[in-house]
This record gives sequence, structure tokens and C-alpha cells, in this order.
Amino acid sequence: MSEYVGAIDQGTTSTRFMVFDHAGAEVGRHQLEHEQILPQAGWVEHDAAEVWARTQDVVRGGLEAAGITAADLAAVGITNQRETTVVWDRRTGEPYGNAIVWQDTRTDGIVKQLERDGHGDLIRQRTGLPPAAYFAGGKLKWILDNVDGVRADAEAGHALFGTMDTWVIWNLTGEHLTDVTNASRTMLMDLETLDWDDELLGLFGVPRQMLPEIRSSSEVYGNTRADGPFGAEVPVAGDLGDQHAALVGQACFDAGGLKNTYGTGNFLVLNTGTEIVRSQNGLITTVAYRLGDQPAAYALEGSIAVTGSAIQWLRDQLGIIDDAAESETLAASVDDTGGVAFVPAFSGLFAPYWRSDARGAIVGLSRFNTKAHLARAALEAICHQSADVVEAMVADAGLTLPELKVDGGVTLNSLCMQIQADVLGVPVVRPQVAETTALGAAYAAGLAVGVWSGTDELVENWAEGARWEPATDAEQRKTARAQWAKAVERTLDWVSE
Ligand SMILES: Nc1ncnc2c1ncn2[C@@H]1O[C@H](COP(=O)(O)OP(=O)(O)O)[C@@H](O)[C@H]1O
Ligand SMILES: O=P(O)(O)OC[C@H](O)CO
Repeated sequence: MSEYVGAIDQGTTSTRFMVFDHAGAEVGRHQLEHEQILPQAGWVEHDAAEVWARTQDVVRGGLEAAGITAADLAAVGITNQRETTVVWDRRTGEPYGNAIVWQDTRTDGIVKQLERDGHGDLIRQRTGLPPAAYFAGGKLKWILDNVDGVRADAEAGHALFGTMDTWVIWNLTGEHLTDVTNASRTMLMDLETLDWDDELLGLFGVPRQMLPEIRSSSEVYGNTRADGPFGAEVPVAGDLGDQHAALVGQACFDAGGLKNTYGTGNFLVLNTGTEIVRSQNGLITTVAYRLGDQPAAYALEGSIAVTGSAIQWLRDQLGIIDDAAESETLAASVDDTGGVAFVPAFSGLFAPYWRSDARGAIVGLSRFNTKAHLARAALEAICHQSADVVEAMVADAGLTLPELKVDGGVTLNSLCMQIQADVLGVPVVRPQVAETTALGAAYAAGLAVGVWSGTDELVENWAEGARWEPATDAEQRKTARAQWAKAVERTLDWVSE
């Protein structure tokens, strides 16, 4: 059997296809961006047809870059930006409109109403999620209520719902399914039964027949169509949300395993084993992964909406840097932020605050300050937001943190990683393969078809690539954290309903 495994990573800003070998090393990749559609303040959309077109392009390009054909692949795994919601017509394959992206806040009113109607505790208890615009259920309700013809077509069995994994797998194989990790982000799945919950479906007014079947994260779901981008039948055998895939790619299989992924947003995921831990400190309870017929592993997650995208904002909206990497050289040109704090609460604040009324703020400005201070404050914001979540995890799970495993685009910024070690007071460690999201999807697929015999083999593949040691004392950390808390306070209660 071939020992190459492919992975499609359908992310917020881009889609990539990567090929890995048995050692978990990259053999080739191709990556393409898609348009961010911003029709009005707070709305973020993707054209699902464009995303599928880019997916096909990157598969073809990635196979070419790896110098292989689909016949050399033992399996393919799918991983995806989570919560982003699309509804399409099964008869034509056409979406009814743009996908509503996880960052979109238009459904704030829907979830607030559910809370006011007294359903908040039921949602929290059954799904592990606080009612928030972030999750897919409200987005699906919005589409059913606002897009012409969708509700009637859903009731007639024509309209299908999916997160982006479901959309990609349906286009690749014709199967309509999702996995437990993606389903756990909808506010429609019972965390304990791992099935759609009729009471929640009733609350959101969602016809059950439009929902995909919920499967494990690692099993053969079907074969790619020979007339699709692979040009042959390849088993699609892994499906998990990108943050869950990164946990697998980082080989965090034991309870207590934690990773922090730095991308558009930051997502810290702590494996809690087969135990469902309920947060008292603003974290989400979610499914970590479910490998075949093994029991599901659960996790506590701290989701942060804006981190790498604050760097994009410095580049695209303010124009103070030409590319993301320049944020490091500019920030390194000053010793500190010159008293400035930047809280990029562009979509409100996610974990651990869950304050949709917050908006971004730059505080502490004086005439002395320059763009370099602002760039440095943006990097500090990434690290302090991560520290907010780590502190919540320590409080919830009694976590002792020997070091922090990191991955994602922002970890290329060495200054940012040094600041992270300084803020937390523990070493920060990046693996040799920094593309842990795609790697985790490949692992899930490869486990299902026997490329890897079990998770022990994956743990052996993990190797340290870079390490940053803290260079601060406890007093400095305490002062910095207190200053950050003051800045966060300034962003609250800005937007009124
Ligand atoms: N050197 C860098 N310094 C700071 N941020 C960076 C750097 N390189 C990339 N980024 C940020 O990383 C993000 C992309 O990371 P990636 O892991 O590809 O994210 P995603 O999967 O969310 O698209 C972008 O938001 C970009 O601004
Ligand atoms: O595509 P990313 O890496 O920004 O990840 C998005 C998250 O899955 C949203 O929950």
C-alpha cells in the first residue's frame, strides 16, 4: 500500500492541499486564497462555489508539487474552518447564497433572544457552548428565515446544510456527512449522545432531514469521484475541524495535552480525555476527536477571534506594514509598546469573556507613539489574549503548564513567540512540522486505512523544531497582565443592541 496521505485544509483565508509521508514529513503542497466578502459591518461571507473551485485547484497543484498521482495516495483527510455555514440544493449542487463565516456577527440578535427566552442554560448544558453568534446553529436559522425558498426546500428534503467539511466531502464523494468535532460547533448536537438533539432543532427551527449524518473523525466515508480533482477513486477517511486536527497533528492524545494555534484567530485546545469538563471560566466544552469506534475524547477550548487577522488589519486597513512578516521587524525596532495597548475586539471578545458588546480599542496613546509601538502592541495582544485563556484553563482543569506547544502562521514571528514565553513564564515550543492542522487530518485518514498502526506511532513522529525560553520575572509578568486587564476593561459595553 502507498504510504502517502493527502490532506485538504479548507481555512478561513485560504485552502491548501498537502501530501505527507509515513514519517509525517511534507512531500508537497499547494495553497490558494479566496475572497473575503464583507457586505456590511459585522458580516463576513465566503462564496462556497469559489471555495470548491480553489479546493480543486489546490488538489491538482499539490499532487503536481509532490510529484505523485492520486494512485500514490492511501487516503485523504479533510479539515476545515469550523462553524462557517452553507446551504445548497442537492438537485443542482448550487448554494442558496454565500456561506456565513464563523466571524460574522449578524446572528447576535438570534442568540440573545434565545437567552432572553430562557434557553441559555439548556444550550450550555447540552452542547457545551455559550449561546453566541460564532456557532453554526444561529447562522443556519438566519438562512432558513431570510433566504427565499430555503425553508420550503429544506422541508421537502432538497436543501442540505453543511459546514465546510461537509460541503467539500459532498462535492468530492457525493456523501452528505460531517464528523463529531464539526457537529459539536453547531449548538445542535448533544455532547453526550453525539447526535443531533431534537429539542435544540426545535428551538432553532431546523428540519432534521437537511442535516448531515454525524460520523467519527477517522473512518472511510467514501471514495473521491474519478471525474473530480483527484482523477481517481481515493478513500476519504479523515474529517475534523481545523483546531481539533491541530491537536491530533501535535500528538496531544493524553488528557492534559494542550496546543495553541495562531492563525486568523487563536485557538487553545486542552484534551480532557473521555471526561466532559464543564468550564466555570468562559471556555467551551467540545469534542476533541473520535478515532473510529473508540470513545470520543473531549476538550476544553479557548477560542480567540482576532489575532493574526489584527496583523492583516495593520497591513490592509492601516497600511503600516507591507506584509505580515514586517510586523516583526517593525515591532523589534522599539523595546516596548511605549505605554500603548491594543485590544483587537473587532468581533466583540470571544473566550474567556464572550462579550459581543465589546469593540476594538487602542489605549495609552501619547504624542511620542509611532507605528512601531502599535505593531508591538498587536503582537502583545496576541500573547495576552492567549494568556487569558491559559489562566481560565488553569482555573478550570487545575492545569499545570510545563510548556506551551504552538503552531500556525503567526508562530513564524519569533518576537511574538518570545513575548508569549515572557507573558506566560513558560517555554514555548514549535514542532518541526508547523502545519499541524493538515498533518492531523492526514493522521486521521491514515489511521483509518492502516498507514499508521495507532497513536503511539504519531507521538513518535513529533519532533521539536524551535523553542523560546521566558526572560521575565513574576513581578514583570504581574504588571503586564494587570495593564492588559485594564485595557480589556476599556473595550466593554461599547455596542448597544
Ligand atoms: N510573520 C508573521 N508575523 C505575524 N503574523 C503572521 C506572520 N505570518 C503570517 N501571519 C498571520 O498568520 C495568519 C495566517 O496563518 P494561517 O495559519 O495560515 O491561518 P489560517 O489557517 O487562519 O488562514 C494571517 O492572519 C497572518 O496575518
Ligand atoms: O481557518 P482558521 O485557521 O482561521 O480557523 C478558524 C476556526 O476553525 C474557527 O472556529
